[in-house]
Amino acid sequence: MSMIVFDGVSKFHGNRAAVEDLSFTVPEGEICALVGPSGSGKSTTLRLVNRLIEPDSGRITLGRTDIASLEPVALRRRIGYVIQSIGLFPHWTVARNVATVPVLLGWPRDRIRARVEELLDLVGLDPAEFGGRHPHELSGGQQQRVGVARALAADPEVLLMDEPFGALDPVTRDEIQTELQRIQTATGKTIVIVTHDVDEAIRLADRIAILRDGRLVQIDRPAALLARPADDFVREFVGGPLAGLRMLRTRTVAERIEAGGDVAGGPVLHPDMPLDLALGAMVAARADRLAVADASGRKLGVVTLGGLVAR
Ligand SMILES: Nc1ncnc2c1ncn2[C@@H]1O[C@H](COP(=O)(O)OP(=O)(O)OP(=O)(O)O)[C@@H](O)[C@H]1O
Repeated sequence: MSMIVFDGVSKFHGNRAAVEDLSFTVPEGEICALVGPSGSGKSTTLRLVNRLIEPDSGRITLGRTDIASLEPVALRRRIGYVIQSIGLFPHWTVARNVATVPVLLGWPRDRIRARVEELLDLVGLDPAEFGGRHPHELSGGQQQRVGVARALAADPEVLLMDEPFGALDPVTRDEIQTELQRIQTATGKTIVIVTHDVDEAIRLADRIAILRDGRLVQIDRPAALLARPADDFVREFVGGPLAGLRMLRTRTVAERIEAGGDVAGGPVLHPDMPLDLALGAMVAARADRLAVADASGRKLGVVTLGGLVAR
């Protein structure tokens, strides 16, 4: 059981609240994104979960256990933590870095070796090629992948990620987001991720929590947040002029397929494609409809410009 529940949690610095009266739930196996302006309390919220910060009031439970009743070290063994600055040990190989926690836990060598290979594969790095390198022999994106592999090494129930992809270029960021989605599908971890990037939150999260001045303003599924923002702040923050495109991002081509005949030219869309990309493809092809086919090339129908705005 790895559901996380915040119940009336506050943390003060002097008489200023870093977070105040936070109550929300991250269901087991879901990704929750914490977003909000700088200083709104996102990192504090995350670090309360692994007790790098202790609350002044309120309670956080993991599964059914009040985390205040656990030894911090025992708690952190159940939680992987990934931060932007990565924090790989520079003099250790990639394999040794990934093995950090299993070594601390005294796993047998064979089990550690097998686990390191499995994890490097999982994050898309060939163990034979990368296992023996040192961190400075990797690109930023590769280092970030090693950071994720290390956090997952002892199979923690929960993964906490603080701006993990903030320093990456858009292409690498896109790749590693795809990788994280794959890992989440494969492992079913409960993940809390802090991000400045609303598009990243919409792409990755089952639920987005919007923080402002240490308070939770709204928590909801991305599509619901865009369609029914609680107030003008949320409306501006998650959508603004991009709300329409971001709504399309939360839906896929599969949801808008219509029966249709032959389409002259243009790319063929895949049913898993987000609708904002489908719209982009239509604009680029100067077409008001494009064909949809599955991976084996079987025609499924069409998506039309009118169909995108219909519902
Ligand atoms: N050790 C500290 N002493 C005093 N104030 C602090 C301390 N740590 C955090 N704060 C304050 O608490 C508030 C929340 O900080 P936090 O780091 O959680 O925000 P954040 O949303 O993660 O910000 P950013 O996006 O800029 O990283 C801020 O106003 C910050 O200045």
